[in-house]
Parts: sequence; structure tokens; C-alpha cells
Amino acid sequence: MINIDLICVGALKSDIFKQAEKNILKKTDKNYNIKIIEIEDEKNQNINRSSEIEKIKEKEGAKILSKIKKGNYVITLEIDAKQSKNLSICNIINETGRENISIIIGGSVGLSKKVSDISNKKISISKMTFPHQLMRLVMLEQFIIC
Ligand SMILES: C[S@@+](CC[C@H](N)C(=O)[O-])C[C@H]1O[C@@H](n2cnc3c(N)ncnc32)[C@H](O)[C@@H]1O
Repeated sequence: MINIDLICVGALKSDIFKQAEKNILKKTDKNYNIKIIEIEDEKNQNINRSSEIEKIKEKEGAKILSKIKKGNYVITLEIDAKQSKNLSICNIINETGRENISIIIGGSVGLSKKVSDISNKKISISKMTFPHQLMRLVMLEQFIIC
């Protein structure tokens, strides 16, 4: 059994996404014990100012770091990471040989440097930016076909 902590920023907002998540979780491979850990997102007043964005990243980053269990292998989803030829999440996880994995998806402002710095593996799925709630579903979907 491989334990996956999927660490996400904020809750799913739309009913369609909530229902989709329920459906996906019913179908995921039972060799993976998937736990979704939501951290509260920072409400932002002035997201157009880069100094504000950095503050939000730092605050959300600190909450994310507090949810990573000691000794877990850490995978971060980062748009600017080098794109790997092997984008099978299950292969990536199996190749680590580790049983306890934290997968981290940033919020609307992305991940802080501190979070990125402790990542063991950074994954970019494309150069396009996807909404974080959608990325959460996309990641979970990968565990159906492991
Ligand atoms: C809306 S995006 C954040 C955008 C932010 N401006 C940034 O540069 O990170 C929310 C999160 O979804 C994930 N994400 C979105 N698109 C991605 C992609 N193409 N590859 C990997 N992760 C992605 C990342 O974890 C990102 O922090």
C-alpha cells in the first residue's frame, strides 16, 4: 500500500467539481491510500501587486510545509519545472520505491520558493497554466489507471 497525501490549497468550490472528485475517488486503484489535505487559502485584496502575491505565497507555503509528514517523498506540481518524458504519475511514484508520498498543488498564486526547495520531484504537465481545482481532479484521475 502506498500512502498519498494530496496537499491542496483551498476547497473545491463548484458542485460539479465536488461530484467529479467523489466519482474519481470511488474508482481509484486500491493499492493507493489517497488522503486529500486542504489548507485554507489566503483571501487576497490586491492580487495585482507582486508584493501581495509573494506574501500570500509565503503564508500558504508555511501551511503547506506544516502538512508534509516527516520522511515523506515530496512531489510538487510546478508549471515551470522541466517537462519529463515520463508523465505517468504512477510510474514516477513506483520508481521512487517509497511508501509515503506528499503531492503538492499550489493555489491561485502558485507555490512559494520554500515549498519548491524541499521538493524531491517537480512535475510540469504542460506549459499551459491550469486552475488549481482542476489540477486536483487531474491528479486524482491518474490513480484510476495505475
Ligand atoms: C493557477 S496555478 C498557479 C499559477 C501561478 N501563477 C504559478 O505560476 O504557479 C495553480 C497550481 O496548479 C498547478 N499547475 C497548474 N498548471 C500546471 C501545469 N501545467 N503543470 C504543473 N502544475 C500545474 C501548480 O501546482 C500551480 O501552483
